[in-house]
Amino acid sequence: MLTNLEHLGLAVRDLAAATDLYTRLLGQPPYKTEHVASEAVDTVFFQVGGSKIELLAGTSPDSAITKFLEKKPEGIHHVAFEVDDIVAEMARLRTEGFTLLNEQPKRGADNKLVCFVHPKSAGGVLVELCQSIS
Ligand SMILES: CC[C@H](C(=O)O)C(=O)SCCNC(=O)CCNC(=O)[C@H](O)C(C)(C)COP(=O)(O)OP(=O)(O)OC[C@H]1O[C@@H](n2cnc3c(N)ncnc32)[C@H](O)[C@@H]1OP(=O)(O)O
Ligand SMILES: [Co+2]
Repeated sequence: MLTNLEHLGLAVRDLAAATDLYTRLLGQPPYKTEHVASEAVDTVFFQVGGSKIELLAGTSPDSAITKFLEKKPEGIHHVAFEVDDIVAEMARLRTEGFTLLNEQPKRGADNKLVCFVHPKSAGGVLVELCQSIS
């Protein structure tokens, strides 16, 4: 069961400039910055009601964000949904014919287990599932 729009992931080239822009736009500072080595990204999180904005900058040439920004402009990179049981949701999505980008959930940012659905199987949108690590 997908229970909430957990965050919108925005790919940015200059994390400091984007953090300043979103601090002014949202009228509040971020609640967290976090480096996710497994994804070679630096992230900055803002809480907006029940959802979040996640700013992402690549920290290496092989980062998914770096590669994304080689071909596409800054902006929306992915949409993330909160799930109660990520393993069950991954199995459900496989039976529904979606292409998952990882066999098992992996450690993401903001104390979550995550997986990704290939955008080519999700109407052109990169989808992330997130389950809180209690
Ligand atoms: C986990 C930490 C944090 C969190 O919240 O916890 C994150 O969110 S980390 C976010 C960064 N990590 C990822 O995105 C991991 C999953 N992504 C991938 O595995 C790749 O980026 C992938 C497979 C989506 C694309 O790989 P690659 O760029 O090497 O392939 P192509 O450039 O050939 O793209 C194939 C096809 O997909 C389209 N595409 C690529 N990225 C996106 C996107 N973000 N949204 C929509 N569409 C996307 C691309 O345009 C190609 O389409 P085509 O029609 O063939 O041109
Ligand atoms: Co994300």
